[in-house]
Amino acid sequence: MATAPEVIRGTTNPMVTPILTDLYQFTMAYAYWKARKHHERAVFDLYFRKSPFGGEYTVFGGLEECIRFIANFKFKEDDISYLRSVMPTCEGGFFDYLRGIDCSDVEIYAIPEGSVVFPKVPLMIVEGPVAVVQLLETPFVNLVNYASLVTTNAARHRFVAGKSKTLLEFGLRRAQGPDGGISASKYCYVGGFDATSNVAAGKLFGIPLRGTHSHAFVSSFMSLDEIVDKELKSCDGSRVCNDFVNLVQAWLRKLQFTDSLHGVFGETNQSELAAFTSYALAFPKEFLALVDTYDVIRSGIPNFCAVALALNDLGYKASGIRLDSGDLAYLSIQARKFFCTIEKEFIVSGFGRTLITASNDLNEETLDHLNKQGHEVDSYGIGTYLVTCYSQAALGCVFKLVEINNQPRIKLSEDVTKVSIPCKKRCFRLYGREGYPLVDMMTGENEPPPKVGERILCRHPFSESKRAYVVPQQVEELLKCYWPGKSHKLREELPPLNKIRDRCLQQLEQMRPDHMRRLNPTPYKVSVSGKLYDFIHFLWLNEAPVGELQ
Ligand SMILES: Nc1ncnc2c1ncn2[C@@H]1O[C@H](COP(=O)(O)OP(=O)(O)OP(=O)(O)O)[C@@H](O)[C@H]1O
Ligand SMILES: O=P(O)(O)OC[C@H]1O[C@H](OP(=O)(O)OP(=O)(O)O)[C@H](O)[C@@H]1O
Ligand SMILES: O=C(O)c1cccnc1
Ligand SMILES: [Mg+2]
Repeated sequence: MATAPEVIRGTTNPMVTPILTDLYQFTMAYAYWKARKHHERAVFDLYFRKSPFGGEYTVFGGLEECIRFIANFKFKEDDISYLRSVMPTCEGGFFDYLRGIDCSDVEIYAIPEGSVVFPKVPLMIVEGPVAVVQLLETPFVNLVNYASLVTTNAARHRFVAGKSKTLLEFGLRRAQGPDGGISASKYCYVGGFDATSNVAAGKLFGIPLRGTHSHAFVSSFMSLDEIVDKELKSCDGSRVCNDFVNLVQAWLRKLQFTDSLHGVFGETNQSELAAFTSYALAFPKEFLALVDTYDVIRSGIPNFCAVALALNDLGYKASGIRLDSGDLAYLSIQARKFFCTIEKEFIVSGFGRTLITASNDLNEETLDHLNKQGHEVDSYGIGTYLVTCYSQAALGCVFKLVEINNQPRIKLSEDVTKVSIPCKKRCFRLYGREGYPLVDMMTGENEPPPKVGERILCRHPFSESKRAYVVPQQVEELLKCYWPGKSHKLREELPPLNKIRDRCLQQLEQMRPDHMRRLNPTPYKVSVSGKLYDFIHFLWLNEAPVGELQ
């Protein structure tokens, strides 16, 4: 809990201002104002209806940005002038009202960022003057939608890759614009990636940076003669090798005449060798080579090994290779065999474990296929499919009015999944005997909360026959106060990004495995209390006109 009031910084993206919203929020705000309704106290739920990517879970992202947004919510004078120009029929008093608005009278309750969340359960409850909260709809939904979608995508990639693999996010060039790129790097880290290639995201969020080199670097070299400064000090600084190029060439010849490698390769590409040697001279402590520019088996790997063994003579340990095309399962296995042979032949301890990074249009499916085939990849670099959320473009979060002036409101629809759950609610996660979450349950605000060891009826919100008794072994209240407004509640602190990431990984770990599997996962149950069920259906009948048959 926060003890002293602290200054909350603005949003990461300075483009997120009170006018980053849809026009209709302003027209509605005006109509509320005209009707003298703008101060009425409204409660909105922000939730989604279906988990993405054919899965049964979602990871909540974007909360911190929402809080940073409202903490600094204030119209600028030129925004007011612009609004005046696009809403010429509106009375001047409305713009004076807008000028005075901030979010000091808004309250926000939310599930902690990085939590595993489920359809229909509010991720955020936003309460405040109806006109103000209405203006928040679009930016909030915008800030949560992609953040949660891409966090979930990253979590799914982590799930398939397995805990032991290193996951690198390489998506900046393919992301949907600069904001997409920055957000992707931030939230992929939360979802379980280890590092990003995005330097700005590294600086902004403290995410570890990682990278290799590109084909351009390899193909920019023509021959070893280009290397002028051939000197390299040993790792401990005790010796100097005057001609590192010569040492590399000597190792390549040795490899060529090694019986156990006979027939694997002959002459390698010398321009590639020049590129690798130059890279090693620049980064002897973290030499990594992209080995697929010419021919992985006949050139890239032997060239890499010659440079790595020359570095080894000087006490350096090469990092590894990157494969960016071809059959990644096969090539990684061949590379591993080559490394293991070298470890044995030349007694270089640990050489067999040289890291193999794979990239090239990877996604959940390819990772799954690689696992099924067997492979030797240690680390994946993933870009396009990850950051663009190629298999599902949007999460579909919504922001619905559930109460005004203490009066519950409902939104009806022919499609039952689109009927909103009325009332200001409390939400609980009930845990079973094995320690897994069993069900999320919503109750009315003033109902007694579920208690550990006490049997409680959980009902599907819309399907009469779906109900179950639960005796929870643990009860967790999901929504906490992140913005108390004028209430005297304590404000929950905004944790640093690595804590949000820890929460995400810990929560995913805690889920029952059948909810997490990729094929036909078991739906997680989301329910309401008996009392809330009855009230939803009472209100439904009350609001739905009775048809007349003729
Ligand atoms: N063993 C494998 N099993 C399944 N999919 C794989 C395997 N190895 C690679 N892939 C995937 O197959 C696709 C190969 O794509 P493509 O044929 O366009 O690339 P490439 O010809 O190998 O390389 P590039 O065209 O980039 O030089 C990539 O999406 C890659 O992730
Ligand atoms: O494949 P992704 O998952 O998007 O990962 C990032 C890709 O970006 C880089 O090359 P780029 O795609 O720019 O060129 P390439 O297609 O010729 O490899 C890198 O070599 C990867 O292939
Ligand atoms: O560092 C890399 O290897 C990298 C970075 C971005 C895109 N592709 C590869
Ligand atoms: Mg590519």
